[in-house]
Amino acid sequence: MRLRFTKMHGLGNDFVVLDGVRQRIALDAALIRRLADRRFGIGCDQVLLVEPPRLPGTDFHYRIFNANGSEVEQCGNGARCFARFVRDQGLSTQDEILVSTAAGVIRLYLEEDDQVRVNMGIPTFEPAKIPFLADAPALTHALEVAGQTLHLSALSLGNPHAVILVEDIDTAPVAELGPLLERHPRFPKRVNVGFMQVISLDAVRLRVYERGVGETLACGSGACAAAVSGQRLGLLGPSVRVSLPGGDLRIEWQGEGRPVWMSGPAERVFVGEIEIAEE
Ligand SMILES: N[C@@H](CCC[C@H](N)C(=O)O)C(=O)O
Repeated sequence: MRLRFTKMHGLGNDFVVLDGVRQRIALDAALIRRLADRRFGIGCDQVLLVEPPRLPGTDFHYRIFNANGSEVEQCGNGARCFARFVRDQGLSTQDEILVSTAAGVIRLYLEEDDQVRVNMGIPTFEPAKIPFLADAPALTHALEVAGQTLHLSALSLGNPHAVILVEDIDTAPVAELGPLLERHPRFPKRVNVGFMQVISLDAVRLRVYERGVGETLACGSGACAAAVSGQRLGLLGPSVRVSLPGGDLRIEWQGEGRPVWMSGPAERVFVGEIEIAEE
């Protein structure tokens, strides 16, 4: 099978984007792992598949796969790359694109300054919807990990997130605690883990250990989760600059019951074609 692909990134969170509108693609977990492999494949954090619309009124359907082959509900940086991809490929001429995902319908806006603005939906702290094993929603939950008690916010942006406050993200134990929290039994579908350092009411620094990938240079839904949990803790205002290792995102949230907005860049790196050999 020959597959045309585009390599893209949002702040260094990188993607293999596949046009499933104009080519027939039979994706399975093993093929995704091969495409994502940085030595034996193309290399990426996530594979994004653009498909024809499934719901009336939407323009496309969008599927997201982590590098380990698992399909997931949401990807903020991927959503911005998706918008740029469908415009660059001539699949759409619109500035506003409505896309169905496994997490629901999201709205993407291509802005004049090359930024893409995404309505990321309404966040929830309801344990069953994350999913997170707890009796009731709470601002923070205590969790036993590696012999220590950690206090974290647990929430869903369509996908599950835990956010931990740290004094300095440069020395935060991302590599040690990230994998332990990702697979903690209280997160039955695993979790993305954000380590957030609050700088001021409108600025944070963030590193994210992503479910199914490991630490990435940026995580859009993780940036939304961090800004929302910081605001709920009374540490942040409604508009926050989230500085990730790969660059900055602007996250806006007007509070309970309102959607989160994310703005940031989306870049094309190269296009190519890969011949998939039988294994
Ligand atoms: N990089 C993404 C998130 C991708 C999915 C995540 N790893 C998960 O398993 O939920 C983003 O920019 O949001």
